[in-house]
Amino acid sequence: MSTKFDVIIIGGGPGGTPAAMQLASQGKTVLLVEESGKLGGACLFVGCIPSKIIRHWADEYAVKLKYSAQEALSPEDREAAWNEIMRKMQTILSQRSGAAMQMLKHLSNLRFVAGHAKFVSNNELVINEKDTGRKEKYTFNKAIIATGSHSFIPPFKGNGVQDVLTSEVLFSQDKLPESLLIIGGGPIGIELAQMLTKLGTKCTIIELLDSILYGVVETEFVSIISNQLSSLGVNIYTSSQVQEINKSDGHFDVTFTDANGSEHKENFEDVLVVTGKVPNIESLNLDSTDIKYDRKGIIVDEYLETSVKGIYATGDVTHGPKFAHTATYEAHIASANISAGNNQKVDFSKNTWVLFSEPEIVAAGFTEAQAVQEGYDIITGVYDYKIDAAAQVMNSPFGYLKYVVNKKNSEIIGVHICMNNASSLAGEASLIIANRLILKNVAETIHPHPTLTEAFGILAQKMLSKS
Ligand SMILES: Cc1cc2nc3c(=O)[nH]c(=O)nc-3n(C[C@H](O)[C@H](O)[C@H](O)COP(=O)(O)OP(=O)(O)OC[C@H]3O[C@@H](n4cnc5c(N)ncnc54)[C@H](O)[C@@H]3O)c2cc1C
Ligand SMILES: NC(=O)c1ccc[n+]([C@@H]2O[C@H](COP(=O)([O-])OP(=O)(O)OC[C@H]3O[C@@H](n4cnc5c(N)ncnc54)[C@H](O)[C@@H]3O)[C@@H](O)[C@H]2O)c1
Repeated sequence: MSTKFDVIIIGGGPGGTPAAMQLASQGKTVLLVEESGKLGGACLFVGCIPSKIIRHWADEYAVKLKYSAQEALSPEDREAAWNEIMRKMQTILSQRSGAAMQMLKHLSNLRFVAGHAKFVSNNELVINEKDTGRKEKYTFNKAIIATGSHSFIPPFKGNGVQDVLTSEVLFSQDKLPESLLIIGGGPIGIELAQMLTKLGTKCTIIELLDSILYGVVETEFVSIISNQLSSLGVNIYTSSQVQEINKSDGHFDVTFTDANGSEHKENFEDVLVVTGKVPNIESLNLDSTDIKYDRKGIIVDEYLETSVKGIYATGDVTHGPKFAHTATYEAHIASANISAGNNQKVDFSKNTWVLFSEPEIVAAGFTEAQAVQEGYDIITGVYDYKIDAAAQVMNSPFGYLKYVVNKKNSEIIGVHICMNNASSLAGEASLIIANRLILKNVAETIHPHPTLTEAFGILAQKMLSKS
């Protein structure tokens, strides 16, 4: 069997698999190597999908078991709910991963190897095969590194640090703890705090900065999420710092200082550390190549090419945004550049994402703060869903749509939504940003009545008439 390929792709997640399929269907000989032996990456097994499955069922159980902040689930109900969710999750994960593997099999010039890849030079790597332990050297003309990232655990003091949970292991726990300290108030911490609280775990969040979700969503939406968390009974400590994590009698004793500098000692059944991610580069042996990297990841140019011509990097392993959909967007750009020469550039200012909180938040393009920081002269406008026909019909008249607009040419450079089911509106937000629409374009678009999308046109009209 040949060990020479047009393209070798390392990593079978959203940043690797779509590239392998695209390049193979264009006739390139492709080797896709994935150390777990399964397709899907962190997104499928320990990220997007498991968290959203739990979220969905946590909402169902909250309704079914009439859970409220005052009335906790019994330990038996909690265990039964968790076991059932885990079973449903395993079915979905294996179906999705299996379906992706089936799709690969239809591409005759694509070979999949389950194993760990490690560079030995700028055009060779060695794969340590998962099942046989066999080591084989492969050569390539081009390569894509899509090895993702893993949880970063800050250097806390104490004998309990080695036993803390991370997102890599949370979704394979046998049971949910009664109490959980979540260190880190970023997207992972906030999404998990809401869903696990609904399943009866008493959650506390400690965030180093003076706000949860700092800098990632509109500041006025943060207080909506904070209030919602508090109403569920989640304690949030911002501007707070964990000093020590110790373990005794099966519990974690955690010492931390709050925003006033007061010291707290509290105990929790478990501690989850979600303080950010670091790139998976240590075991790639990049020093055998001329690929430049730093602690934030592999350095790539706007074509996603590394410092070695012909080697590209996509997804969480780079400095770019860490989302499954951006990893896939990058996979397509890197593939196109490999096929046709560097002619496609990444543009992360077009990114859209959804925070699956309650209420949900959609963030497309620049936040108001980012736009100012980028030097834009902006105007902003807000639509209040209180007066919205569809929202009233659905008995959910709460939420906001906000535009950040470049004053110079009325281009909408940011679309932000905070409301239940905001994710269903993310598509229009993405199209506005990706196509660089101006207020007039959106104002002149006929939005059907009564739908939540009408707000897009109404807000554009309102801002146009003001200006
Ligand atoms: C709890 C949680 C929730 C999230 N929710 C969302 C969400 O709702 N929406 C969203 O867009 N994003 C979400 N994310 C982020 C998303 O999971 C990542 O951005 C995405 O998985 C990155 O894709 P990737 O292909 O770059 O890396 P990964 O998905 O991590 O895939 C990398 C793959 O490379 C393999 N690998 C690593 N090193 C080697 C090697 N040397 N040899 C062979 N194989 C190797 C790994 O086994 C892995 O399968 C979430 C993340 C977490 C942790
Ligand atoms: N819905 C989604 O699309 C979604 C959901 C979850 C995660 N993600 C992606 O996964 C990535 C990782 O998420 P994350 O939440 O782990 O990382 P993050 O870097 O976005 O947030 C980490 C948080 O931890 C805080 N922190 C850092 N050190 C700390 C310390 N010592 N004590 C207390 N707090 C500390 C940071 O200030 C920050 O608020 C995100 O960048 C996001 O792109 C996306």
